[in-house]
Amino acid sequence: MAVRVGILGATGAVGQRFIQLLDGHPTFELASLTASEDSAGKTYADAAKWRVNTPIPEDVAEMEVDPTAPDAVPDDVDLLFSSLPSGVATEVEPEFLQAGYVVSSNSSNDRMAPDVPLTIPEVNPEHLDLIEVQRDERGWDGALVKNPNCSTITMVPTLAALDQFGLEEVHVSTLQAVSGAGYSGVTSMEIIDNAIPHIGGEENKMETESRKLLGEFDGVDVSLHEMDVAASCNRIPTLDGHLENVFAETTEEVTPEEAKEAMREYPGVDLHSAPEQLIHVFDDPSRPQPRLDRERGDGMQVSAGGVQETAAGIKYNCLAHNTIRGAAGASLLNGELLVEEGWV
Ligand SMILES: NC(=O)C1=CN([C@@H]2O[C@H](COP(=O)(O)OP(=O)(O)OC[C@H]3O[C@@H](n4cnc5c(N)ncnc54)[C@H](OP(=O)(O)O)[C@@H]3O)[C@@H](O)[C@H]2O)C=CC1
Ligand SMILES: N[C@@H](CC(=O)OP(=O)(O)O)C(=O)O
Repeated sequence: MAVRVGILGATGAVGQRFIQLLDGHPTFELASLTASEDSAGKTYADAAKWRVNTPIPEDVAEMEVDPTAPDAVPDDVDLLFSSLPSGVATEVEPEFLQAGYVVSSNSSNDRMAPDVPLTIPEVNPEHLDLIEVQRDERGWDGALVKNPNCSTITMVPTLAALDQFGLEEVHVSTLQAVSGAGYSGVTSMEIIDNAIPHIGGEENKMETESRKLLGEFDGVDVSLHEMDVAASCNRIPTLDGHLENVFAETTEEVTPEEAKEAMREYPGVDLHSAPEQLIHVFDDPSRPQPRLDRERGDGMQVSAGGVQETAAGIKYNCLAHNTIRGAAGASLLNGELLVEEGWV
């Protein structure tokens, strides 16, 4: 049976990816689009400055954009995807939850809240059961599930694969695409012929969200993973695809071959938007590269390469598409998991 879904913040960069990924989806039927008061009342085609590399689906182009408020969304919508600016999401997501909606959100507010599942279906699907705790504590019928920050979700699947060797300390340096900052985020004068060694708040997100994702859930609380994570985040002039250099110290000795095998064998999940193999590992030390590898697995696969031994563990590079696996695709996959596990 079709699940009727809506998108909060449907006209933005991530909202457009949601529309692209939902087109032809076997389970989800798009029933509601919301944005700011400036867009409300317009057709989607008039409201959105469409910049995704496939045309707006015809039926979506003619849909009317609603204001972002629970009474503007049809009651028979079962699941909402949220891609609102986090300041706006902080205000309005609780109103939707109070009204009984299940929200799979991409916005950064509440990711570290103790009663909010921060989930990657292949890594920590069991954390979804935090919804019970959330409902008890907040007294609402809805449910809020978050996907991680785009740089965090690029690195964490590889760390999940290496955790069997005892992760102690992780250092990561990122080379992040401009789409991560949104269409107007960095100007061409700032970024062409340049690299910017600061992305506000990003380092802290990588250092904390990764520990929650790999943390243990005992049915009530998630205890953060004990590893220390130090991140350095940089913006470079690529369009899409975050590339990261990871240095992982482990308690057990691990050879590059063992690390590659652990990543290659890391299990996927049987959900529509999930890639068959979660992590593709290159033997070629010059890969992964953003332009060549970001579309692997329809933008949902993580790539790794350059795996080498260090004095204390392993170093490697990893890459993922920041607006697909790192944003809309991640929320969509969480939505599929919510349906699969009976929360919707
Ligand atoms: N870009 C990326 O790679 C990633 C982004 N994210 C996160 O996803 C979220 C969305 O990002 P992005 O799509 O780039 O942002 P955009 O600025 O492109 O889009 C924001 C969306 O929110 C709507 N909106 C803005 N203000 C309001 C308001 N006051 N009330 C209701 N709706 C409002 C906009 O509507 P309107 O068009 O009418 O203004 C638009 O639909 C952010 O939280 C961001 O941090 C996460 C990971 C990656
Ligand atoms: N900060 C990320 C994108 C982003 O919006 O992240 P978050 O979902 O944590 O707000 C980037 O610049 O590439």
